[in-house]
Amino acid sequence: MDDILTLSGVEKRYASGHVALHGVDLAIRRGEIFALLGPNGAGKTTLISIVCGIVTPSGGTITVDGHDAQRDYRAARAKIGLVPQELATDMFERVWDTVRFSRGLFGCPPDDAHLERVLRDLALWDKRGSRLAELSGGMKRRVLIAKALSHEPRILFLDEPTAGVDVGLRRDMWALVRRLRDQGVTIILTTHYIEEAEEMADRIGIITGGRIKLVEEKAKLLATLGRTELHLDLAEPLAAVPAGLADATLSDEGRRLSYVQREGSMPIPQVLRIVEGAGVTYTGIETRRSSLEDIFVDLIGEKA
Ligand SMILES: Nc1ncnc2c1ncn2[C@@H]1O[C@H](COP(=O)(O)OP(=O)(O)OP(=O)(O)O)[C@@H](O)[C@H]1O
Repeated sequence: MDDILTLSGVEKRYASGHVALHGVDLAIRRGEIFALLGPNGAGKTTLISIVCGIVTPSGGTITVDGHDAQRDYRAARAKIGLVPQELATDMFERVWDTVRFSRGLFGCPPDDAHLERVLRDLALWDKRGSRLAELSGGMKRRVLIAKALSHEPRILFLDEPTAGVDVGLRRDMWALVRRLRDQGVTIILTTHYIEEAEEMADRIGIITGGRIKLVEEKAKLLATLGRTELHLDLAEPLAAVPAGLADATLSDEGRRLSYVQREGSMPIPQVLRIVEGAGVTYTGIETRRSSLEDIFVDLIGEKA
C-alpha cells in the first residue's frame, strides 16, 4: 500500500528549549484510519500542528501526497483537513457562510454542490441558515468537520474528535469517520479514549515523550501483546499447582487456580485438559482477554 503522508526525522524544540519531538519517523498509508495514542504532553498536538503548517519543525522532512510540506506548503496544506477540538469562528456566523468561507481560504473555486453534499452527509443541511451560536454541541462539532472537508482534502486530522461528547454522539461520529474512509479519505485521529482507537483504527501509533514507541496493525497488536487470563474456582483446595502447569498460580488458600496465556505459551484448552487429567474439579471458570487499554498501560506504564 502506498503512503500518503511521511514524516522523517521530525524534531521540535520550542523556544523554551523543551524538545517536544525527537526525530519522529512515521508513514501513514493511503486510505487507512490511524489512531495516534499517547499520554498528556506526549507531542500529539505538536505533531499534527507541524504537519498542518501551524508549528515550524526544528528539523526533518514531511511529505504530503508527494508535496514537501515546507517547500511546497500550499499544495501540501490543500491536501489536509484539520478538525480542531474547538470552534474558533464567529458564533454569529451562519453554517453555510462559514463552510463556504473555509473552502475559499484554500483558494478553491466555489463549488456549492460539493458543500451541499458535505452538509447533507453531516446532517447539517437543514441547519445551513442557522447561526453557530444556535447549534447544539454535537452540531458544532459536525460544523468543524464540514469546514475541514470543504476543500476536498485527502487527509483528515481529527484531534480528540469525541472529547466530552455523550456515548450516542460518539457512535455517530465513529460511523461518520468510517463513511469518510469509505469515500477514500485517510483519517488520522488522536484520542485519549483507547476504546475509540480499539473500535475504529486500522493501525495504532503510540507516542510518548516525543518519540514514537510503536506502530502496528491493531489486530496484530492485540494478538501479539494481548493476553488471556484464566481463573478456575476449585471444588477442593490444592496444595500445589498440577504437574505440567508450572506457570499457573494458586490463590485464595488454594481454591483459585489462575493462568495467563500470552503469544507462544500453552493454549487455554490444553491447560484445562491438564487440570482435568490431574483429577482436579472446578466449580467456576472465568476468562478475560486483555484490551488495548491493558496493552497501552503495559507499554507506557500509565493510562492514555
Ligand atoms: N508553545 C510551546 N512552548 C513550549 N512548550 C510547548 C509548547 N507547546 C507544547 N509544549 C510542550 O511540548 C510537549 C508536547 O505537547 P503537546 O501539546 O504536543 O502534547 P499532546 O500529546 O498533544 O498532549 P495533550 O494530550 O495533553 O494534548 C509538552 O511537554 C508541552 O508542554
